Amino acid sequence: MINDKILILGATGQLGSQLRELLDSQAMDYLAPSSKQLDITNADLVTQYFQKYQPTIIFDCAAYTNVDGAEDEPGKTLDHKINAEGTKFVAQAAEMIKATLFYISTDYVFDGNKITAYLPEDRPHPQCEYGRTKAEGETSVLNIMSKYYIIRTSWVFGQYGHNFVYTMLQLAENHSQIKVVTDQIGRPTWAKTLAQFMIYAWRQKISYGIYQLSNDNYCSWYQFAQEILTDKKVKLIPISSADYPQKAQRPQRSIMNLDKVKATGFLIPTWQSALREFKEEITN
Ligand SMILES: NC(=O)C1=CN([C@@H]2O[C@H](COP(=O)(O)OP(=O)(O)OC[C@H]3O[C@@H](n4cnc5c(N)ncnc54)[C@H](O)[C@@H]3O)[C@@H](O)[C@H]2O)C=CC1
Repeated sequence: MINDKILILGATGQLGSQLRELLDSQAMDYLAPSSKQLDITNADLVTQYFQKYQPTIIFDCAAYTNVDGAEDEPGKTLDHKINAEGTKFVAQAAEMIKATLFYISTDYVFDGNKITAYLPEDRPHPQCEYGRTKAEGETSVLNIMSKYYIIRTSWVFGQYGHNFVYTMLQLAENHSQIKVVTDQIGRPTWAKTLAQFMIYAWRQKISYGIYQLSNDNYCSWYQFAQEILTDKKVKLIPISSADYPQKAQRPQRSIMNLDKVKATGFLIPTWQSALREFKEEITN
């Protein structure tokens, strides 16, 4: 492990930045090329880079994450190139050098119709283009890689980049009321909890396979907003998804079962305590 050579893809994104922060705090070295330096949609470039630098651990946080933008030209757009083809190129090049790959996936690979929580082995049945391209990425990793972790996550918030928590806090600055959807249920995830689990999985050498990691407990977007704005004067108005049309269909109920991660010994904080800690971090 001490001899591992770490490569982070998508290192400037919300999760990639959090991962860098954690590795920096542990004085760990890593490679972190920008998307300009290493565009994962260029198969030759990916192969050459991997051959040259020979990373042994690849944290792949690179993705096209504009869920509604992905709907514009299904199957042809940038999201397909990055999430489906790009992931395949990364997996092929990683397998050639016998590296271990961490691929981050999403609850949007599920349709959201299951009453009980989704298990890691449940069959993906995505309803939107973003979910379809991420599911294709999963399939490539499963088919190509021998040493891999697919980690599905959901509703990510963190210090770096755009997310629901920042949007709510910003809206509360100059609005007296905010409408928020009540009929979509899921699990928020602090990017720091996810980055900590990725490092834990690598260090503890847990078994390869598919994992699901979000913060514990679940809520609607409305309940999430209530907790985010608990100390603000703004009035929250509950609305249904039908009152807030979006291009991409989101799962109504995308609760993922976390037992497999818990069985590794990793302690998962509730989303409420993660949110509290996150708010303390950004206000200090
Ligand atoms: N943000 C969320 O709520 C959720 C995110 N995820 C997944 O978690 C992972 C991390 O997401 P975030 O950090 O939030 O995304 P982000 O959008 O903040 O970052 C994406 C990163 O990918 C890089 N990238 C984009 N195109 C690239 C290309 N062609 N070549 C190389 N790099 C490229 C970007 O430069 C950026 O650094 C992604 O796989 C995403 O699908 C899963 C569920 C929810």
